[in-house]
Amino acid sequence: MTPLLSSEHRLTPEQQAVVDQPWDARVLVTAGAGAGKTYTLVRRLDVLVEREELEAGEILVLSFSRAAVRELTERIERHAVAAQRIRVQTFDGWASALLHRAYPDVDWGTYSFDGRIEAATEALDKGAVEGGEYVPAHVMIDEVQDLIGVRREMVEALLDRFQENSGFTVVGDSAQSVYGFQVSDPDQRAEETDRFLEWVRATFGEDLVEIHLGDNFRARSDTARMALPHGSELQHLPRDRTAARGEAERIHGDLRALLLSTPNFGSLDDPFVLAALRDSPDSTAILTRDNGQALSLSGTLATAGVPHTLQRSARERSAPVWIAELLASTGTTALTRERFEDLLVGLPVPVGSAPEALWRSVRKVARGRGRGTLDVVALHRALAEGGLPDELTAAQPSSLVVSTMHRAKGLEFDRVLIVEPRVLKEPAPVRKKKYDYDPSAEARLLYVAMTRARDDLYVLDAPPSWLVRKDKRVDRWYLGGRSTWARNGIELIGADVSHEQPPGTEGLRQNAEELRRHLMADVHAGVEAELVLLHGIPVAADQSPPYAVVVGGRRIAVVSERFRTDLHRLLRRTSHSEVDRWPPLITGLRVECVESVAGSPAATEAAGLGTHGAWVAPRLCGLGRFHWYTDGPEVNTG
Ligand SMILES: Nc1ncnc2c1ncn2[C@@H]1O[C@H](COP(=O)(O)OP(=O)(O)OP(=O)(O)O)[C@@H](O)[C@H]1O
Repeated sequence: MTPLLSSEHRLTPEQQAVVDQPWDARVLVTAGAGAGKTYTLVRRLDVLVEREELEAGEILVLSFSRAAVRELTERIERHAVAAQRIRVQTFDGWASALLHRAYPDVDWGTYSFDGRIEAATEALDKGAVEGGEYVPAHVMIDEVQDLIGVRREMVEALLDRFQENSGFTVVGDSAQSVYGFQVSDPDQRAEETDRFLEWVRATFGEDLVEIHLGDNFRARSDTARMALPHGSELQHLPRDRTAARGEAERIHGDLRALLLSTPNFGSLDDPFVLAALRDSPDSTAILTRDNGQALSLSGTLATAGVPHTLQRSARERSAPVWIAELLASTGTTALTRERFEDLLVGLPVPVGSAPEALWRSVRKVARGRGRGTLDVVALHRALAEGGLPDELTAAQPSSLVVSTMHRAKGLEFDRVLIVEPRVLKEPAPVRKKKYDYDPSAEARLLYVAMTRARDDLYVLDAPPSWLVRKDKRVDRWYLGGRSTWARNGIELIGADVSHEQPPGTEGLRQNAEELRRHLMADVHAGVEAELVLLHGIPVAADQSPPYAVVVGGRRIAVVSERFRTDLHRLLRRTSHSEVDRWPPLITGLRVECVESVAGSPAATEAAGLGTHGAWVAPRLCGLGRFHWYTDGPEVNTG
């Protein structure tokens, strides 16, 4: 294999000191944004494998989000020589894999994300994974400032349990703690800030090597650098809660004023602005405060035909189509590497992916019994359980990304457009309400957003999103109206297309094989999609009637039970009332991708697809708009 060794930077003495620590050292690296933390980690991985002679399998790299996993994996591929075989995992992915190994008979799929993390912590504490491959020689963790709650406890259990035989390198910046979905209670959040860093310092005391990286390499312009001085202020907020809030409000105000002093990019209603985004060769991110704004802006871009991706939640994964196609193309239960590569030739693998890297990825979850073979049954199981390696399931990058600030952490772009942040205001005392926001969290979030750019930072006009609201009962965004009850649209999520049976079979009466070919050849990411009511009869008392997914005038799938249930809840005014009308048409959606789905062999057999139990299905995204009245041509029934 020819090692990739492109664009190596000369390390600073501090970066070099991190890289050069022996494998069993306990290293804590702190730094501001863009100080090269992730880059240093990748170089350290190289040294751990090459000079310290650790096997790739002895190194455990844990990262926070799938976006970060992808970024780290890509950087390893670009920069690391020896470390190419190292696997980067999310905390949730690692916990699930550990549980499947330790207790293979338990159905872990029925546990919540946090439930699995808690069970993994218990397994570690009980010594259920002592010995064998789950004892790493070195644990490496990026972005430890975000480790809180059950995940923090799991990592503490891990480092504590294996401290005799393992070293670690943990890296973080407390100015960038943004917990997103993890903690909604501001009090708990304040308690968690810096807790892991304090635990590491207290537990490892004098054995801990603490190194601070002080430079910034990301920002190549003054604008891109403007927020950096506030990093150390955020790292050293006063201990006293009230004082910390006051100080954070001030920092947020200062950051906001700095951002507003940058050029205004304008509004996405402006055709020139849209053209500037469409034609740009640079990587660009549009960062929003919440997903409602992201959905609105993504909808505007889609209507104007500007290609982009909507950054999905760290928890949403989707398996590439070539996995189902691979399963369909072989009748055997084990594949040799040679046979695998032969089959790959005819499969739609992502552009630029090396067969060797794909082989390594699938073998991580489906290593065959024979030497150098792939276990096809285990691959099917991994697909069914959502257990494919993160590098296979991360979304394909695109040059224009619309993302919440939370989901952008750890990423970098040439150009960053930030939706104008609101002014933080204390709640009126008459309402006797607690703060409905956490000033420290808001300030850190804005700091994270403003430090993502290499070159340019702009403000973007906020979209008119007062109609876009969140429904807590279904945990989705929706399009509201003037009255509290008005419901004019619904956010689509990854789980909204039925995976019960192959497309074509459920209520569509189409030839499944012919539809499969159509999905593979003609349905592309980004194309418009709509939902069409199939009939008016609800499937169950707590569900809407079924809808067909229509793309390009053709019905290509049906919605899932989850969608039908959520739509029912969204449209029901109270828990006792009935829904008497269903929108015949829902427009404004897009195909996010076509993905692989695993099901039963009986389902594929009944559909005439073979007995391999896997197929491809579209995945939708966007904020759907209800049409309550349709006349002939508006409803496209395919
Ligand atoms: N010694 C160096 N010389 C020049 N460029 C460097 C050096 N170290 C890192 N870089 C580059 O600086 C940029 C920022 O690095 P990196 O993303 O690793 O920072 P980070 O500290 O992880 O950032 P953040 O915490 O803000 O996400 C990258 O493009 C990286 O290639």
